[in-house]
Amino acid sequence: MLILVDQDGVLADFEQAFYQAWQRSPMQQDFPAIAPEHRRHFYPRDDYPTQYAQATRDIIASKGFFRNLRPIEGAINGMKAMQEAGHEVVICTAPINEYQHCVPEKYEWVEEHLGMEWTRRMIVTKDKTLVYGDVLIDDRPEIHGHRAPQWQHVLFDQAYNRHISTTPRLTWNQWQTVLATL
Ligand SMILES: Cc1cn([C@H]2C[C@H](OP(=O)(O)O)[C@@H](CO)O2)c(=O)[nH]c1=O
Ligand SMILES: [Mg+2]
Repeated sequence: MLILVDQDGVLADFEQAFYQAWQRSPMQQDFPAIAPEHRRHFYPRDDYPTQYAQATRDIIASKGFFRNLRPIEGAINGMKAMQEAGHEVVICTAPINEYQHCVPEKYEWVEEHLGMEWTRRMIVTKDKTLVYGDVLIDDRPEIHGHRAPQWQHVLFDQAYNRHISTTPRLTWNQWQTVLATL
């Protein structure tokens, strides 16, 4: 299979980094950071009070945010294992609108954690529906774009998407079982 794998929320731990950045920020005094297991919406700005919408964007767009994300447990081994099992594995990731730090840092992250050869297997796009693949493993519950996608969406398990039951759900310790059911 040609497997597209999302970066943030699947390979890189966006949630933990956002939580820690908020705790270090002045906002923490007025509104304490929401622990990752208590998040309920994909975008933090939808879980935090509306007056903090810009503050959430500023954290995510800040220099070093994407560069310093920790790998999600099992992700690096999972990527290599999927490849060793004979699948074509491609990273398919969206940049934020404030792309200046995000885009190069996503490449640097992949180079550091997976190795330089994986940077040649990265597709950075705002529209994942235009990318060909059999499967897209992605933590975002709804993925829209200009076309009906070729791939089947497999939802990567996160606290904020746990109320969704319509798509197959994957964690890194049972990717083989999930892909075998497709
Ligand atoms: C703003 C925001 C972006 N992102 C990630 C998703 C996209 O990366 P990816 O496609 O690798 O999951 C990228 C642009 O939206 O930033 C979040 O995961 N949560 C957010 O709240
Ligand atoms: Mg994601």
